Amino acid sequence: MAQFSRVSGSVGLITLQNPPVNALSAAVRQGIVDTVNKALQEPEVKSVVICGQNKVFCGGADIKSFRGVMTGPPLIPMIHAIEASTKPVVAAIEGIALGGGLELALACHYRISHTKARLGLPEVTLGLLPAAAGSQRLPRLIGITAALDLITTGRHVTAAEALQLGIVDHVTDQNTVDVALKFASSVAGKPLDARRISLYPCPPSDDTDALFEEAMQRVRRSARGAIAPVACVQAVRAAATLPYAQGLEREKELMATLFTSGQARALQYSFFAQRAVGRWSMPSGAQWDTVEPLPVQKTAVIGLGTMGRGIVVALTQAGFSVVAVETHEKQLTQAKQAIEEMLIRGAKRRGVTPEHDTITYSHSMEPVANVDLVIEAVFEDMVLKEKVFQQLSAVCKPGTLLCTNTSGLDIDHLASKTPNPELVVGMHFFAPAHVMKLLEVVYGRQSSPRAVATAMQLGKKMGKVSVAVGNCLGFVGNRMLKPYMNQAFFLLEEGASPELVDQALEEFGFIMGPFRMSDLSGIDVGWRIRKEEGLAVPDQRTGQIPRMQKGCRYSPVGDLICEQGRFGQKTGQGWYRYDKPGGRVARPDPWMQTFLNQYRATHGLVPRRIDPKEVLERCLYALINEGFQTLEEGIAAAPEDIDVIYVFGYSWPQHRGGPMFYADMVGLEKIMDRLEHYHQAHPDVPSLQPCNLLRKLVAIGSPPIHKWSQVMKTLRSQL
Ligand SMILES: CCCCCCCC/C=C\C/C=C/C(=O)SCCNC(=O)CCNC(=O)[C@H](O)C(C)(C)COP(=O)(O)OP(=O)(O)OC[C@H]1O[C@@H](n2cnc3c(N)ncnc32)[C@H](O)[C@@H]1OP(=O)(O)O
Repeated sequence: MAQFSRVSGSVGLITLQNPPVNALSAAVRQGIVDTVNKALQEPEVKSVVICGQNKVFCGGADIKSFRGVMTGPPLIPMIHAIEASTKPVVAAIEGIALGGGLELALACHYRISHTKARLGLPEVTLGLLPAAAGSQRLPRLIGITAALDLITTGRHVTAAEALQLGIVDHVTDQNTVDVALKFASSVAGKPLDARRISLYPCPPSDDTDALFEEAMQRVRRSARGAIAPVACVQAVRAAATLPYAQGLEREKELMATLFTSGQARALQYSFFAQRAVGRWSMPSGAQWDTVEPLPVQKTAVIGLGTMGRGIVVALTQAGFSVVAVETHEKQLTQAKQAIEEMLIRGAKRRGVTPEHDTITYSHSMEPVANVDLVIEAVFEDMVLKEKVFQQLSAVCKPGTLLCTNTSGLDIDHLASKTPNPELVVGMHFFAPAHVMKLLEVVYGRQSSPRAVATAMQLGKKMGKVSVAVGNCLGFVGNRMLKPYMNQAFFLLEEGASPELVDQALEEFGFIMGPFRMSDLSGIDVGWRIRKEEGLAVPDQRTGQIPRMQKGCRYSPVGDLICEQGRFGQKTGQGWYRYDKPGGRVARPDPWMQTFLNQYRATHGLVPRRIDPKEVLERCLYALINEGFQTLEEGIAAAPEDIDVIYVFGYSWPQHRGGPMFYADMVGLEKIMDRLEHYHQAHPDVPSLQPCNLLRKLVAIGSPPIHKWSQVMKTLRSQL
């Protein structure tokens, strides 16, 4: 809806009303059309101000409506009518002007913004482009380079930057609507042609072709296969090279392709999935809106290795005081220096002063005594963690929440070592912890809903996308990674090279394939875990690591690489070779080829040509199958949880939604058929056997993803 009122006799005030962000739903668009007509028709009205209810201008088109039948007046003619108005129209921007909201403001003759407002054209993040003439008006207003930056990244700018770029005419820290009303009154009757952006020529650049060529290359490099950023460049190019009307046609054409693409569907699904994970629930029925988090001000981090340091930085940047504990004196000094540097770099990037004095460094546990929440981030060793939890239980004040940053160890076991297991939860950060957006909050059998609510709220305050998951080996993310990595190893045995496997998955959209990723994070990490699990251990009789373990196929290739001291980037050699230890550029290594040939010969494996399609199907479908298994067991509460974990923690391309969304797009029947096909070829690999939930969903006709939860409930209740 939009409400019309007359202020001071001659200014028409139009207020958009659609909480929480005044999105341009059919009713709001109809309201704007009606109220603008009214303002134009009423002779007493000499000028107009458009603002939004509750100090929020407008969050853009109503994303929810994109998937249904579009009703109501279309956005573009409405926006053109505003610019064509013979009475001056002023946008009073408070809160946000995003997407269609900013496009609406760009059609107004003047824009006045509150200092705290944020503006942007984030359509690209939803797989779209600013198709209400934003791609044509913005370059005419602020120039090609600045417009390309905003439109291809979708980044939000502050009011100060908007003023500097020329997007807004004036910034105020007073009541923006009052300022706009006064201003509108002062410009009544003034000529408007110079204020109509569509009439502006696009500011020329020295070499337009070279500029767009360079922009296109940059965008293609970072897009990982996403089509919207490319279309955004094409639309801005149309603004730079075509008359306005023709540019608009091009914008419309490009939008039509994007609008119906699977990528737009995936990105919009991902937008809502990020918000859905905040509405967490536990098997007990406890959920986000019924549980009050515990107050947290003082925190502590135990163990200042890479993860601990990142967590200290993230907590400090979120405004918490931190006691940073490291028992080794030398490590403590190094950690302190590294943390200070990270804080300085971060503050510089954000244009703020670094916070140092909220951190207390200590090599003993004593200062932890009065904190509200502790995050343990010591080495991934259960015995060591048990010891730390016992010490914490002895020293902390009653009610302190004890969190562990383990990436997969048993939370229940750890909790059992403390007198208050209800106060123990997992907070699984991803490296580097101050950068990566994902946080898995892991509840154990006895974790209290308040403990979970507190960890979820802390994650939110740290700017993380937090997902509550159940306790099992590897939780959700690492558990699903295991069958994916296993397939990658098996493919090497069967004839693939690390390069072939990586290339297939990188072309799919992952930032790195499994082998490059494993070189980066350290091949020895998995090796250590496999040794603890009793897998990477030579048979006493043969001296070799068995290729069958507990009746299942096992590949020791990763273990054998580690036995050669090849741990990845840090040793300069892993699945690839690097110019030096710590080098970043992966080059194929002839040594690996020879090693794999010998390995295959030793085990009588006849190499075959592996098709990239097989790489994708085996790695991705095995991972997806494990995802269905976690849903079936209730470890993940909903497919959105898994998808958010994979997009934000494992570089799954966001324009493909996440593994479970991707499964829905590919078709569950196809996934099941291909898994069965591969399982027949590899009966000793149980993770290729379609799980019950997948079978059940296919049996009832493969309902779309938003209907899976009902089937999951039924299946869980039968377990
Ligand atoms: C064949 C061709 C046909 C073409 C026809 C189409 C023509 C279209 C023409 C023009 C293109 C214009 C496109 C757009 O405008 S796309 C939308 C652009 N806007 C955005 O991307 C903004 C998205 N929102 C946000 O980034 C944030 O929500 C925020 C910054 C506005 C507020 O953040 P925060 O305070 O953290 O709150 P939440 O994110 O939690 O949001 C609260 C609540 O509001 C819902 N919501 C937010 N924005 C929208 C929206 N634009 N539409 C619908 N709903 C929105 C959000 O989902 C939350 O609700 P919840 O999910 O129920 O929790």
